[in-house]
Amino acid sequence: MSATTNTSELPQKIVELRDVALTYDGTHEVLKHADMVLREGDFRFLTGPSGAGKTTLLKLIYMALKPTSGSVRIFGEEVRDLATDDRPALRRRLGVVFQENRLLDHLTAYENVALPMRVMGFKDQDYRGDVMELLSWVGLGDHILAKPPVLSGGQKQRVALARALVSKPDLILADEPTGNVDPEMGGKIMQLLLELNRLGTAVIVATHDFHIVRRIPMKILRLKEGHLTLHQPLAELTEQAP
Ligand SMILES: Nc1ncnc2c1ncn2[C@@H]1O[C@H](COP(=O)(O)OP(=O)(O)OP(=O)(O)O)[C@@H](O)[C@H]1O
Repeated sequence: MSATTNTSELPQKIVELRDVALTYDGTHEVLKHADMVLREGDFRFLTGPSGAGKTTLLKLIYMALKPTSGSVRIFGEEVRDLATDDRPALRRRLGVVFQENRLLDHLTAYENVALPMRVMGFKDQDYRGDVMELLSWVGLGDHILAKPPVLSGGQKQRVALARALVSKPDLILADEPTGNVDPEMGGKIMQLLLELNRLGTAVIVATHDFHIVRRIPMKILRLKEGHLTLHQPLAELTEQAP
């Protein structure tokens, strides 16, 4: 090993895609030659036209989909070489908010948010404060005992967001986290994600909401025609504009 190598000074790679292709049903090519690296502490917006493959990309990173070809490394592990039993441990380091938020209808909002902690073997007293704080942050402090069937779409989405954050994951994958909420709540959700990012969590936010992308100076991954490109923050560019 060379003594001059400086790779150890760079933050750890959390996600690395190399020449990734993903085709649905053998014909519908959604990703082609996609490359990206996400390191500890990075924050990226993921944008692109509807149907470009943003959700597909997030599901690939969550290991819910397999690439047709190419290399996907998560926390340094080549996903195709992992035994099925090894995936849950890696997934526990990921917090995900997908559009179809699978909350459990027979559990209260509190119990849904607490579930990942219970599954990991923690006791109520260990996580109670965090669950209450997150629910109140997302505006559901008065709904902790409500069950999903009586919550609106936006409220359910916020419960799902709180559930994704409660275990303090190393990487948050959020698919349109502000899609079903009013602008004020959307701003609060983004503040929460930025605060977690300041504390070291890497974040990818897929969004169509250009009000948010224009206001927050974070780099943008753009997905178009199967290719991923990295762009400078729109917020900074706007400030530099004459
Ligand atoms: N399970 C599936 N089987 C076959 N095709 C699929 C599947 N899931 C998604 N697709 C197709 O793949 C393409 C990419 O879908 P995806 O949901 O990833 O796009 P997106 O960029 O997230 O879209 P949007 O911005 O509208 O949410 C779309 O054409 C979609 O119809």
